[in-house]
Amino acid sequence: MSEDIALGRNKETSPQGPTLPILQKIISLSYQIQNLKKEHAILSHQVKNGNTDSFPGPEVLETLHLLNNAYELLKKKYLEESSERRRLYNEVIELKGNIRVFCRCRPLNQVEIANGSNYVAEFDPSLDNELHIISSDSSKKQFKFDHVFKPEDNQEAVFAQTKPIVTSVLDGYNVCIFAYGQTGTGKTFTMEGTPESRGVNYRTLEELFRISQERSGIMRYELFVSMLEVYNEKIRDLLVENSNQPPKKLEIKQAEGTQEVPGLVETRVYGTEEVWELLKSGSQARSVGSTSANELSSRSHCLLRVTVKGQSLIDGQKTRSHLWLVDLAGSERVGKIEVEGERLKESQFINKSLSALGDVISALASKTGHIPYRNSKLTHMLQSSLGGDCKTLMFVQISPSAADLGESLCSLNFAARVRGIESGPARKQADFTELFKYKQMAEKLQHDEKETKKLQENLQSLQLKIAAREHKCRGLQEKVRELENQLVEERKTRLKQETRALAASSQSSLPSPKQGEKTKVERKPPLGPSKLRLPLRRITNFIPPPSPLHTMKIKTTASMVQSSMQDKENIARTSMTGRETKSLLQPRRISMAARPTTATSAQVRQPKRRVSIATFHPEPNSNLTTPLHTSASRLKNKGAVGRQSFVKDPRKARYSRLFSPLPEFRSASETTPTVMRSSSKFMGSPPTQAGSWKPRHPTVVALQKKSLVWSPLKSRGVKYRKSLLPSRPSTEMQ
Ligand SMILES: Nc1ncnc2c1ncn2[C@@H]1O[C@H](COP(=O)(O)OP(=O)(O)OP(=O)(O)O)[C@@H](O)[C@H]1O
Repeated sequence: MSEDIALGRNKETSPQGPTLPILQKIISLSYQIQNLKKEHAILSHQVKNGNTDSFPGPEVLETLHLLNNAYELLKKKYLEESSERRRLYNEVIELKGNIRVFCRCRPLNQVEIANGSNYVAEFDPSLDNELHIISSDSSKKQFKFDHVFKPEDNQEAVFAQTKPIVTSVLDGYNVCIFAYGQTGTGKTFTMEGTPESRGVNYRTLEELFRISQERSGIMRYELFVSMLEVYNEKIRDLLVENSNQPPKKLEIKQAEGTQEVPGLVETRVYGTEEVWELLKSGSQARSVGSTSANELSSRSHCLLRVTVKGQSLIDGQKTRSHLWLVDLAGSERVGKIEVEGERLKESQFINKSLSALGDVISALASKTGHIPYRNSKLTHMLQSSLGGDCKTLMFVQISPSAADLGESLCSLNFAARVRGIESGPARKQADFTELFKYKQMAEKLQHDEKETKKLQENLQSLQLKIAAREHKCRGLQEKVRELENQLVEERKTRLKQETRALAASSQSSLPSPKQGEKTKVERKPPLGPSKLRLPLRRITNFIPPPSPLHTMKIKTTASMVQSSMQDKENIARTSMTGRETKSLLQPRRISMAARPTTATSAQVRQPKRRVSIATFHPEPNSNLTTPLHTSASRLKNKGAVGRQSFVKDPRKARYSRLFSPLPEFRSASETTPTVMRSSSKFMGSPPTQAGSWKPRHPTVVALQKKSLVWSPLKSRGVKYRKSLLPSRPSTEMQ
């Protein structure tokens, strides 16, 4: 029953021809749902009345319960169907194209009929989407559009084809409909119409009210209307109540993803009658003038904006979309309509903005990156509703008269270009105030994420740097330790060799040389070639326990080295206090150059000798074992006081002394605690393997090749010092 009614009604509303089967199904379903709702309302009413008459029995209650369940089920199904309908509906529009072009040819007017003008437009009754234009040479040019309206087609027929697009605004899509064409071809007639045959503007609002009423169960809509004109590149509000006041200067501003005109009157409309009054007052305020082509020619572009705010009552989703209904000024060429003065100026502005519209359409057609929307107020205003993700409908208006052939061809060619634009699918417009809020939140989140990422990257790079430095540090520490070990071992070896050489020389020098014999200065035997030197060994930073062997060796070594130092040692000893003596008992490392000279100058002068003695100074609160550190720590230590009595510079932890290995001095120095301690340091060293060791470390090899030996204890000053002293006067002391 309801389906038949639905189809019957559909036929009524679609007299233009066959409707798509899918649309028919959608419409039929909508009517079915409507009928069911009505039935439900009647039943509910009956039940309510029954309630007031008498208390309902259990059967009535049961029926009520069942009815309620059925209602809920129906409501659910309706919502599903409604959403499916919207989806299918939009799909149909998209399949037809988001930019659509309708051509409308007006009938010959009285003047043209009187003049006996010929028809240049030909229509095929079986085809509603093409027309032929007969040129002056009788050749025909074919034009195809989405729909072609013949002169006899009325306003209803036009709106029936327009309706599917305009109603998209209720689904949240931006829509723009504009009428383009030569002056006097019926642009205003199509858009505004007359009280007898109303145009697209009024019919659109009427339809919007009808649908919003129909959807009132699931959607709540609010409709607002603004009306403005662009006259000589100035925006003028057509809905300002007191037109005696000087017009406000209106400018286009980019706000929340769309173009807004702050200060523009936006009137909320509730019904069709109100709308009609509004449209009438707006069009009366419009700038019109008389031209040779049209007595009441529109000298401006008239833009009617319908803003639709929608909110779903089911899920609360909000939409805010615009529908622009634009009646453009005439596109005629200036020369043709014989204008001058103010009219000429108007025409120039009109042509300029229409040319800008053409550029925008060309750019959209050629899909260039930059679309010159801002070249005119008209295109700037329509930016968010032209091309891209919007639905656009263009009416190209033509005159059938042979006198307007040139202008008609111009308009048709322009329209054909517009039709060539392939735009992407239309996008639903959310309410931008909500969207803007979310956008800001998303931007903040993005910014925070970026900052966090940056910080993480910084942290990572710092960690990498630290790791690299630690690695480098470890390598350097290793190198330093290795070099120290090598140096210590080398010194040990040299000390042994020198001790041996001193012992040998002292034995050989026992028979004293004859008086007056020329003193021979024996040169210190050179160290063996670097390859034959003893291997360097690791140094330990602990004092080895005293052993009988140590004591014996200490005594031997000390007795030898101390004998030549007697004179200086005496001075040192006398200056030592009890505290200093205590500090001297602490392990020390010293270097000494020994000259085996006798007390008298008559004796044979022994070659100058140098002895390096490493001493150990325990650091109470440190685990570090490098000599550098030990040395540095020693500086801080109070024990440094004892050292001051030995050397001029208390910071130096290495001493070079000249001494005589002669036996007469040995006994006196044998018990010098410093020497004993110092020597004991070496007594714990493992046996060396002379001759079998070859240094591998490049630094050691390089140092061995030179006559210089690097001392780590001097490394603080980064200076190298010769370890082998040249022959100098015996009093020299470092
Ligand atoms: N399809 C039509 N059927 C009947 N009359 C029409 C039709 N189209 C236009 N007319 C009439 O032609 C005349 C000029 O139309 P209209 O003013 O709408 O042209 P226009 O293109 O808006 O001109 P302008 O650009 O100068 O404003 C009007 O009197 C209008 O009633």
